[in-house]
Amino acid sequence: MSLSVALRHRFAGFSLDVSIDAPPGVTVLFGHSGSGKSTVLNAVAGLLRPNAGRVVVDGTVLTDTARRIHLPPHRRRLGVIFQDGRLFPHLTVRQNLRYGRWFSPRAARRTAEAAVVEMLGIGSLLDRAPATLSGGERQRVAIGRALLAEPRLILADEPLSALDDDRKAEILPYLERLRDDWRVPMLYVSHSPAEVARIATTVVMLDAGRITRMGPAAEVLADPAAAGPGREAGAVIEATVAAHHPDGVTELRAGGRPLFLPTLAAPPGTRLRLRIAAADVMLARGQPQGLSALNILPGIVESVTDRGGAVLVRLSTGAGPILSRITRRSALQLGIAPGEALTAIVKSVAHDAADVGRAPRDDA
Ligand SMILES: Nc1ncnc2c1ncn2[C@@H]1O[C@H](COP(=O)(O)OP(=O)(O)OP(=O)(O)O)[C@@H](O)[C@H]1O
Repeated sequence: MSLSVALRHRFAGFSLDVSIDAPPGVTVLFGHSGSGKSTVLNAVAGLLRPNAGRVVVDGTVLTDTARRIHLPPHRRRLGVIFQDGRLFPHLTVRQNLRYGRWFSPRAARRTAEAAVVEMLGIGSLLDRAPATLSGGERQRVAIGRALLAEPRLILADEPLSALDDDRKAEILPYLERLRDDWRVPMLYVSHSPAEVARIATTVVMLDAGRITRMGPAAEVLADPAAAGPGREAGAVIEATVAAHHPDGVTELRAGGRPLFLPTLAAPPGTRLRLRIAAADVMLARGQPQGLSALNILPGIVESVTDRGGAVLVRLSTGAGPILSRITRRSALQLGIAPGEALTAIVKSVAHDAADVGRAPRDDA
């Protein structure tokens, strides 16, 4: 396990008791406001000394209350990306990038600044002051600064929440590259299901200081019991780009089934992770005819779960599990029950660019 966090801590009116063992990749802490996400992050950062606990990153013990070990924050070799970038205003972009290095041991300095600058496309910004940068540019510099600190682990505290949707879509690929190409482990706080679907290797759901569900992203996101009552539930499936058609459609394959999307920039063979929002999936008996929707997946109903006035149906399909959110009335009219064969009609695979991402590497 690359990240192991066991913590017990009590504030007046709040107690935290969590134990997380996560494989390499991005571990997302997901939960409502006040569920304890920042408290976990602060304890891992060394900013909070827990009542009891142990934090181990890649075999290095950062905190172990039983052995009275508590490394100070600057000796933990963590990279930090905050919501608002938090660049030093009086330093240029270049100086901000180099700042992280001051805390990394000389022997660990393998990451070439030029490669980071190139990856993030910030070469033309190096002499600028942070105040002159856009929000997206600031976050790219913050990612570079974190990466150049040669961190054992990057802590990302809602790094996209201050950005609009277009900027989010711009930054997400860089976070994927940290995960897949640079292979830096990350502990990532979010309360956006779409972001979790895109970036998480492991999802840890927190509620009132306790873990309610933890596991590989695809499993947790397709679990109706873990989905909130809102309209944001959605499963993720993995697909491979098969072909680009001249009529502006990209064909994907997911578990042998074709899926069609508006043209994507990714070359054939690219493995993608797609989020399919439950609210975008209709259900039908038999093979529907004369539909404008291009994406039709036959499946078997696995479960039917009541969720805040609507029903979440989990369907097992060749492409993986899919969630469909329908009204209770439609569920009754269709007489949906586990074991039945139904067809999922995916109205739209990707509403916005943020719903299509790179698939994490298998060995991540
Ligand atoms: N230093 C503190 N002293 C007392 N209570 C605290 C302290 N820090 C956090 N808490 C309480 O602990 C609980 C968990 O807070 P935490 O900030 O970890 O939640 P969160 O999930 O990060 O929320 P958000 O999404 O709003 O940032 C809250 O009830 C908060 O008021």
